[in-house]
Amino acid sequence: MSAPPTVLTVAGSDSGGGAGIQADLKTMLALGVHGMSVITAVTAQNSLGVQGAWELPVDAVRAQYRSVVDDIGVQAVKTGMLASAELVEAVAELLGGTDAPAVVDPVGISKHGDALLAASALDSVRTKLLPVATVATPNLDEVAQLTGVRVDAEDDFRRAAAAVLSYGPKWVLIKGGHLPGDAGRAGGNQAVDLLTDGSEEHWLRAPRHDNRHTHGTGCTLASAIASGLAKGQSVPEAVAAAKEYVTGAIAAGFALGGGIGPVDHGWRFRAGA
Ligand SMILES: Nc1ncnc2c1ncn2[C@@H]1O[C@H](COP(=O)(O)OP(=O)(O)OP(=O)(O)O)[C@@H](O)[C@H]1O
Ligand SMILES: Cc1ncc(CO)c(N)n1
Repeated sequence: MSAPPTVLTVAGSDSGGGAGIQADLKTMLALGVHGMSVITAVTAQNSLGVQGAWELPVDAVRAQYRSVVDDIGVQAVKTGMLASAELVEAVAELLGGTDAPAVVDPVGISKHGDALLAASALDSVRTKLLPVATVATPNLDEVAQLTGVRVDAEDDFRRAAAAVLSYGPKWVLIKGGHLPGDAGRAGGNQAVDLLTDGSEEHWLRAPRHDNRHTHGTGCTLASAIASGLAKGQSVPEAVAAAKEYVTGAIAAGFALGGGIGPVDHGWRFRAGA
């Protein structure tokens, strides 16, 4: 049997299993690729928030990366929580030396408002990490943190995209999940994202699901994009397929714990069962 495409996530662990490394590996399994991980930080986290976070030493991150890339090889890489300026810079350097597309999710804060990246690391994200990204996938809070552009409505998406692209990623996907449901154009209650490389523009629209169990949406989307790229899809194809997958996972999100439950990474298995 031939091996499936390989995808590497460089991200933090979420003990609750809804976001971070755990969301990434579940997404990769669901999308038919072989998932591998470089753990950057360990969080004590559940449906209520982040109770603690511990970064790994930069040498431990470099060693995991080398172990995977030098022997097994990667067809795509995805980055998530990188915690500190030191880790951001080390990972950017590793990505720069790897011949595979990189999906950079510039994780700043969790859904509950807990910081997953030191404020002192923002400049390294702008000047070191974004320039080596094939696709950067900021949410609206991350756009504001990184560029100062505030997005209140769909009309602001183009300006936000141009500001992120000025740091050098080939493509940017502006995620509108945090936009209030009625702030979009005519067309009703949609979850709208904009993918652009500065010349092509793709608007992605899906029904907005009135489900509070959305822990892990961003990690899931970025990992799904990396999985598509590893399978040889173009960036617009991978993003369209990833949007479809995350929309189904959000629709099927379920309650666990006393707060925000996870999206359902296995929704397609259950739908087919
Ligand atoms: N309620 C919803 N219904 C449908 N789609 C949604 C909903 N909320 C977010 N999305 C979509 O999910 C994807 C992830 O976007 P979002 O803005 O939630 O990411 P994020 O904030 O980075 O996630 P996280 O909180 O995991 O970091 C986007 O495609 C967005 O449009
Ligand atoms: C470890 C981790 N990475 C990313 C997110 C995204 O919000 C999270 N909540 N936890």
